[in-house]
Amino acid sequence: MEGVRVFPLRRFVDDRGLFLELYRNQATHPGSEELARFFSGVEVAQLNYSLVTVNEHIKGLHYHLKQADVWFCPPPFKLKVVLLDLRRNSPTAGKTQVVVLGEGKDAWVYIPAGVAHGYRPLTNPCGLFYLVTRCFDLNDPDEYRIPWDHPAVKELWEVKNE
Ligand SMILES: Cc1cn([C@H]2C[C@H](O)[C@@H](COP(=O)(O)OP(=O)(O)O[C@H]3O[C@@H](C)C(=O)[C@@H](O)[C@H]3O)O2)c(=O)[nH]c1=O
Repeated sequence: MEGVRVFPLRRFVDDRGLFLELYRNQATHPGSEELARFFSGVEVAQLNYSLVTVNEHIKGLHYHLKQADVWFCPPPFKLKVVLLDLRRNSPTAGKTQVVVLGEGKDAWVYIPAGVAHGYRPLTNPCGLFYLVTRCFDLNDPDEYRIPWDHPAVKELWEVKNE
């Protein structure tokens, strides 16, 4: 989808567990450039954490007109992201995209303004760590919602039994 960027993170695994670099404002050594480049030009206005602790809950769809969201699902949580392009002048207007994040897929997803987003937790509990490029203002919330079962996305939440 136009403007959506999925950035795979490098996982360091050893006998104690794992380590991930999540954010860099500059590159220092070979191999660190890509993470710095991913965040280049992304204004980190606010860092957020959301946890879903119930079964069979879908969060979203939400969209913003001013801010971008950048999402990360910390392992061992896992979730399924569904995106719908609401931007009228986008080359991918009306198109959808599905990304599974979390355990097994350590990645950031950059979601531009105008792209509706939601997720289905695939674990319980299920955490989402994310940043936004504009501070939430209770008096001027840049928050809009469309139903999770909108016809364009209704079928995409399903976990197939194949
Ligand atoms: C988003 C936000 C909410 N709040 C407050 C308002 C409200 O009382 C309470 C819960 O807010 P919400 O119901 O909007 O929370 P939530 O449903 O988790 O909303 C968030 O969901 C994720 C998936 C997104 O896409 C975000 O952009 C945001 O819309 O937290 C803040 O104080 N600061 C914030 O930045």
